[in-house]
Amino acid sequence: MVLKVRDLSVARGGVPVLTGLSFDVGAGCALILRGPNGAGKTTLLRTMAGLQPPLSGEITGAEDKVAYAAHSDGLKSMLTVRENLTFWAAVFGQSDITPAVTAFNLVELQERLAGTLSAGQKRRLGLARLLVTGRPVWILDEPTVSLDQDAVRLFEDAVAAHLAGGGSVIMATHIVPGFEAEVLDISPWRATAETRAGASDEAFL
Ligand SMILES: Nc1ncnc2c1ncn2[C@@H]1O[C@H](COP(=O)(O)OP(=O)(O)OP(=O)(O)O)[C@@H](O)[C@H]1O
Repeated sequence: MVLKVRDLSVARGGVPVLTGLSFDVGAGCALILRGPNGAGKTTLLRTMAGLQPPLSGEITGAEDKVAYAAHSDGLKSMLTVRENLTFWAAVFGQSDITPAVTAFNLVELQERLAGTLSAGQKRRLGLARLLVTGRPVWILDEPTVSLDQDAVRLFEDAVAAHLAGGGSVIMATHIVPGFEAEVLDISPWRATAETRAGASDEAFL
């Protein structure tokens, strides 16, 4: 399985952010996106996850294969940790949440309402959700934000296991990860237009 991005241009609020970007990510491979704040990493990841259409260009190999974890954890705050994972497992046609609970050290938090978790605990739950999707391509936006050192290690172990199983990971991060990864600095593909004047394509900011 190879994820291919060809001559891709992406926009936020109708304003081009990146233009003409091409790269591949193979099975068992991780790609780290780098670039300064506002360079377009989130926009690129959202486009690859199918949350917004590209301006132009092509993404192949992502169809029905992507699990996305972003800044907003998208957790159901009135469901427990166990119920959240069970819900997401069912959405993706899976049933066993135990590996996800164990991998992110959520055993003792299983019956807690997600809304009552700390920021780092919420992030662990959001990342555990990746494991119950059964999807091979993980697209991750700053996955280690709010995680303590132990939790970062749990995350790195989960990624290493995912890669060893033939999965792929594309992630934006400002840290140096503890697993092997290619690095792509997207700065050279930044669009020049800076005329956004308050434009946005978000329904809720
Ligand atoms: N909802 C939005 N509507 C309009 N413009 C946006 C929106 N979100 C981000 N932008 C703008 O789009 C550009 C790319 O933002 P993006 O979030 O993709 O960058 P990033 O590389 O992920 O940044 P960071 O490292 O700060 O997370 C920036 O100029 C940003 O201000």
